[in-house]
Amino acid sequence: MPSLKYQIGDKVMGRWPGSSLYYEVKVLGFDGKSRLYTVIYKDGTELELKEQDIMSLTSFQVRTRSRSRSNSRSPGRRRSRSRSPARTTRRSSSRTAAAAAASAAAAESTPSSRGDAKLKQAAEVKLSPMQQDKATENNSNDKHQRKEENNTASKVNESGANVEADPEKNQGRYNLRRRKDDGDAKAAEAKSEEEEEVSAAPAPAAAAPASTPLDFGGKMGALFWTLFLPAWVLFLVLQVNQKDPSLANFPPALPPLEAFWDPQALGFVVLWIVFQALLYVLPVGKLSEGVLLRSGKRLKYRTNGFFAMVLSAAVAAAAVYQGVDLTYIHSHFLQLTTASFLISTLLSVYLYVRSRSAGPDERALGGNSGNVIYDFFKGRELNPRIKEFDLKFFCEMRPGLIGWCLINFALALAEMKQQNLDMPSYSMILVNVFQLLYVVDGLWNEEAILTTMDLMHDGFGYMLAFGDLVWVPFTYTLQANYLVSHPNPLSLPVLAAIVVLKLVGFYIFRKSNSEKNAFRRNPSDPKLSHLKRIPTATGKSLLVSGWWGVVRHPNYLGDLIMALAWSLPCGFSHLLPWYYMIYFIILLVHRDSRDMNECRRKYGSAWDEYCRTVRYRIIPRVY
Ligand SMILES: NC(=O)C1=CN([C@@H]2O[C@H](COP(=O)(O)OP(=O)(O)OC[C@H]3O[C@@H](n4cnc5c(N)ncnc54)[C@H](OP(=O)(O)O)[C@@H]3O)[C@@H](O)[C@H]2O)C=CC1
Ligand SMILES: CC(C)=CCC[C@@H](C)[C@H]1CC=C2C3=C(CC[C@@]21C)[C@@]1(C)CC[C@H](O)C(C)(C)[C@@H]1CC3
Repeated sequence: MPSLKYQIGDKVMGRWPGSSLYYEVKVLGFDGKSRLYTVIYKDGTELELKEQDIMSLTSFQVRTRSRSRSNSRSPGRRRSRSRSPARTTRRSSSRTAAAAAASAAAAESTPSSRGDAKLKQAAEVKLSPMQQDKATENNSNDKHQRKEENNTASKVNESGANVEADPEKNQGRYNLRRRKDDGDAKAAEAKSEEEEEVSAAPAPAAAAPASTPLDFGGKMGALFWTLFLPAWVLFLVLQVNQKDPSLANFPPALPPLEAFWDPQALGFVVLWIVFQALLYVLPVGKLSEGVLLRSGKRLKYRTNGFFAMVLSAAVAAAAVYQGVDLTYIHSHFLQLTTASFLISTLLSVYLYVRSRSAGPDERALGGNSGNVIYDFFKGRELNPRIKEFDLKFFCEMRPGLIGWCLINFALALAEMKQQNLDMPSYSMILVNVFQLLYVVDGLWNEEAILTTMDLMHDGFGYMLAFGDLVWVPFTYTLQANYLVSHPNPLSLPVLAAIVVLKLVGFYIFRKSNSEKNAFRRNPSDPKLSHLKRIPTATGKSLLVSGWWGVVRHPNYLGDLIMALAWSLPCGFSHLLPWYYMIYFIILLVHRDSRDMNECRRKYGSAWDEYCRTVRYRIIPRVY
């Protein structure tokens, strides 16, 4: 394992790409494969720098002092430098990091009191990535697109990686190379000369910095959620069959212990997961590439979810045709929930144990705190795999998600049985069809999951294992479960209004997700050329018009409108069927703030600029 010159947390001077100017940065990590340090500037902009572009504070001071002595001996040289047009331009733009760096370097090289003041000023200057001329031409009225001269710019984009859209060729000009976690597939194809030169040395421990600050209320929060979430699921499951379900029934009257446990139910859950696993490994469907990982690798995923869904539906239909009574799922709901909980807990323990031997660059940045409970909850290993079998992807997209539809279908049969109906009620049909559409859409666009937060950033631990295998199938089915014993007849106009609401929500959800996916996969797609972008120092851009110019999370807005349409068919007699809506608001608001922090970390001042322009997070003019 190579020894590192700079350690995580070290304050050092980092050369600002494209210049000979140095700026104080903090070391965040090191990628052993590419041998690049991830550093953070004072405004939060992160870049990856080569070792030779970094200097320790002491050697920098020694160098700049000796330079300043030689500069003071040769004033002519200083004058000629300041006459350089590029330099003048850089200095004239006090809002750019290059300017800050220029001032910092100037201040450092003249250790006078005036110089000290300048240095301080430089450190306070907000960094803002430069933007290129062509984009300004294209969008002359776009206030985000400022002109900046930098002749060295194209040279410093020496990674050779395709810069996003054509009009943005130079937008990542501050990069020595693109950030490794860049989701742009094109960028990966174009391997930089620099990357090809580097040896494939194993990543040293420094590649996975310890997670700070902690999310979800920290260590105590993680313990709380680990215990509370299953208790809450049991509460919901026990409430839904009550004649008059209410929050006031907490704690609920518990059934005898035996009622929670049925080995047969466990057998069915295991069978279902194995069946889904078999469908997943079948060599049917596309092998899709995930985003570029810190290790420099890209994983491949078998995205045959839609096929798995169709086959599962066929098997369920055949089973019903053969006389299998699927209402078993309703009558054994509690036992099935407990069995799934047991499996998710065992899986989480396995995931935690194996994460201890995961390499540093295989760990999620967010679940690597060193605290057992926190890391167990949040997930330590980013992409745990058994050979090619990706556990996180499989659990997120298959048994729980397809299971959700199977359970809904079984609940519709249970409603018919319990209420002596020839066909399910309109409310039940709406809930079933709406949620089926949601799941089928997710599976049809399965590749898109590869650029979501869970797949890109979150480790696989208890939170997701429990979420995927227990939370989704047993609480997302609550509306259908509620309708089994709480009929809510709908008039045709109300039914039509709910359908319209669902379609509006679905349209916003699908269009906005597709726009972002298309942009991340191929930013130079001509279909997206009308969209305005803010370049960032990572080389990626942020959409600032289209759906992503309306609010910062238009996909959440669509999702929330759909959630409303799922609860409305259940009426207003009880709060229970509205639980999903309430939970979802909390989940998405929290997710939005997690994402805001992550994007702020990644994109620094470009993100601030995006937030200044797109002021609302999820609901236009409200939030
Ligand atoms: N039903 C359910 O239980 C749940 C459903 N969901 C749904 O899943 C979907 C995915 O959600 P989630 O993963 O949370 O988040 P997003 O799909 O919204 O992904 C967020 C990422 O998008 C990128 N991004 C943000 N702003 C911009 C912009 N202006 N231009 C370009 N890229 C941008 C950033 O990543 P980068 O820049 O690195 O590409 C950011 O980290 C959503 O539709 C959500 O509603 C989510 C959670 C639960
Ligand atoms: C309280 C708790 C344990 C929360 C865990 C959260 C998970 C249940 C959700 C996190 C992100 C999810 C996504 C979907 C399901 C719920 C979880 C796992 C999703 C697969 C549903 C279908 C969508 O079309 C989707 C693919 C966009 C979506 C992705 C995120």
